[in-house]
Amino acid sequence: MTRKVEAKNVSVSYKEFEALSDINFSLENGKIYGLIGRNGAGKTSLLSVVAGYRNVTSGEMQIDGESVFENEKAMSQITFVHQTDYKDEYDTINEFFELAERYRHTFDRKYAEQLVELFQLPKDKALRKFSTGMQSAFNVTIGLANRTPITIFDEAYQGMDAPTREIFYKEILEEQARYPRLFILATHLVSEMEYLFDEVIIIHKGKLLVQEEMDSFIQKGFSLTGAISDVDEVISGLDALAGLNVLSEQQLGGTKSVMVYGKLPKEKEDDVKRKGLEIGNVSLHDLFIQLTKGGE
Ligand SMILES: Nc1ncnc2c1ncn2[C@@H]1O[C@H](COP(=O)(O)OP(=O)(O)OP(=O)(O)O)[C@@H](O)[C@H]1O
Repeated sequence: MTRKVEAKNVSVSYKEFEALSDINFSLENGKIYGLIGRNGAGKTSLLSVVAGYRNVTSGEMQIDGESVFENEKAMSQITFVHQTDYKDEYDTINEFFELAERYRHTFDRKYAEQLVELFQLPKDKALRKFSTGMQSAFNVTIGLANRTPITIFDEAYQGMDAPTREIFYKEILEEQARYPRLFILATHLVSEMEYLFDEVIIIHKGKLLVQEEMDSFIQKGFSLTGAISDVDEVISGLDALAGLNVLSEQQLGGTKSVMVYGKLPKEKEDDVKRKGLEIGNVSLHDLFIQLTKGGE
């Protein structure tokens, strides 16, 4: 199943306020995309447009070349899992599954029942009586068992405890192996979920900051640790070299550690070795924090 989600100069405004500004990306089937951004960055606005829940203010959001909004065919390809208010929901899981079977031809009831067992959800309780974590596990169950070609989880882990989140993550990976599709996972649990991502998308203040393969993105940064004067000597002038950017500095006693965005230039490698400085990796979590600190 080939599916392509394309954003072409997408902007979204709420009255005067521009929540998304000129977003462009292309997402492919068979990949898991991690969507990260600070509070209010525009993640939910973006996902609502991808899922056809909301129209763009300008630009185009397309699935396989067709506009998504008010397009039944395109929307039938998508499951958008987000926090749901079940406070007036008297139906039980089984009643919900019957509806899902009727309206989603891809819904796999057998798999849904397996997930109910894995998440240890009660089958005979009305959904309004579920705890927050149980409601999230139920949403995830529907999201996974719908098996639509495009599956979006917008902070779907709300209230889930750590073992339940582990089951959720494991199932995403297993489903991707069994029925490859396009997953988008919006999350604030960056460290916990980064191993799931094939590509990372970072939005900041309504703008697309990064869309890149996880592996290459992580290699975009490095850390240097050693004696203060040695580290200072190496990093002096780094800014001027190939656009390298020192993201953060930490000092403890006589030791200094810096996090740098960019690749260490060849001409500095010998210097680093000679001084015995330690070169380390930076995590997505670190890069995300540093790249979205304040400013533009
Ligand atoms: N219905 C709305 N009316 C007005 N402004 C809105 C509306 N929905 C969202 N916004 C604004 O748009 C911006 C982006 O919100 P959005 O919910 O997309 O961010 P988010 O990245 O999902 O945030 P969070 O991580 O906190 O959930 C915010 O400034 C928010 O206040």
